[in-house]
Amino acid sequence: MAVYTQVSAELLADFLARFGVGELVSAKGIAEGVENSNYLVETTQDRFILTLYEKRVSAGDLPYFLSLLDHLAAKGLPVPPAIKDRNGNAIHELAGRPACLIRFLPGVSLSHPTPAQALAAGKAMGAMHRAVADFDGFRENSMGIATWQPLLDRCGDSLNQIAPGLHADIAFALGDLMATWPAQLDTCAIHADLFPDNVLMLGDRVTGLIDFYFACTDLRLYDLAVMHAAWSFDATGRDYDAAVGDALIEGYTRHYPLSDEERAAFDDLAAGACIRFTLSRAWDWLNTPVDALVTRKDPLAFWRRLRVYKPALAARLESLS
Ligand SMILES: Nc1ncnc2c1ncn2[C@@H]1O[C@H](COP(=O)(O)OP(=O)(O)O)[C@@H](O)[C@H]1O
Ligand SMILES: N[C@@H](CCOP(=O)(O)O)C(=O)O
Repeated sequence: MAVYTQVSAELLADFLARFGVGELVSAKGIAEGVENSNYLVETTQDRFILTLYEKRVSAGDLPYFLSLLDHLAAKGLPVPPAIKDRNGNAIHELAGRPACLIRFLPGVSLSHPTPAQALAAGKAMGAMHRAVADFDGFRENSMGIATWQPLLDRCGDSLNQIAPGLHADIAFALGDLMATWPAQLDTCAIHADLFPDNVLMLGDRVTGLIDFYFACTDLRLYDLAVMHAAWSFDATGRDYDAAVGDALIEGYTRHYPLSDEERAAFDDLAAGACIRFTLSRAWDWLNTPVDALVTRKDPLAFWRRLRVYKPALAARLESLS
C-alpha cells in the first residue's frame, strides 16, 4: 500500500482547478509503490497520476527529476512529465506535501518478464542514455558507492539478525569491490532503480519508464547493472534467468555497444547493485515495524544474487553458505 497522505475530494477539486484539465470525476489511491502517495485521478478530460512526495523524496531534488523527465519526453521517450498549471508551475503543495500532477501512461508492470520483454526494456534504457547526452542537470547519487559503508555502519550488527555473519560478509564484499570499482567509466544521468515495476509494458512494447526519484549522475553502465540484477532473477534471488539477462544486454547494445573494458567491469557493477539493494532493504527491514502498512522487501533476495556475479567471493561468505 502506498497512500500515506489522504487528500479530500474538495481539496483535490480545488487543486485540479489550477490546471485547466477538466473537472474531477474520480480519484483512487494506488496500492503499488513504496516511496510516495499516488492517486489515479480521472477528470472530464483525461487521466492523471497525482503524486504526493513523502519523506524519502526531498523537495529540493524535484526540479532535477522534473527537468530530466521533460528532457526525455521532449526526445520522445515514454516517460511521464509533470503537468504545468496555468502559471507554468509543475511543483505544488497539497495536504502539506510537495505534489505533482503527472501524465498517465498506459501499460502494466511485469512480475515475470520474458526475454522478448527484456530485450525491449534494455533497448529503452539504451535510448534513454543516448537521450541524456545533452542533458546538463546534475544530482549526486544519494545511494551511490560512497554511501554504502556509512549505511552498513548504521545498520550495524543488527544485520546478523537477518542472516548469521551478514555484517562481516557485507563489509568483506564491499572492501573487495571498492578495490576494483570501475570509477573511470563514463557517467551520465541514470535512472538507478529501473526494476520491472518501474517499466510499464503492453505485450512486448515499452509504454512507460516511471519512478525517476533515485535518478542521479553516476556510471552509465551501473544503470544497466542495476537493471540486470533486478530483472534476471526470481523473487528469492536464487534462480538466475540468463536468457532474460542476456536479452537486456543485447537490447541495450542496440543503442550502446559495450567495450571490452565495460564487459570486464560488468560483474563488479552488478555486485555493487546487489550490495546497494541488500543494504537499503536491510535498513528498511530493521527499521520498519512488522505491522506497518508497507510490505518490507527481503534483503537476502539481493544478497543471494552475488552468487552469480561474484561466485568465488560468495563461496567464502558464511551468510551465503
Ligand atoms: N505516470 C504513470 N502512469 C501510469 N501509472 C503510473 C504512473 N506513475 C505511477 N504509476 C502507477 O503507480 C505505481 C506506483 O508508482 P511509483 O512511482 O513506482 O511509486 P513509488 O515512488 O511510491 O515507488 C506504479 O506501479 C504504477 O502502477
Ligand atoms: N526498487 C527498490 C525499492 C525502491 O522502490 P520503488 O517502488 O521506488 O521502485 C527495491 O526493490 O529494493
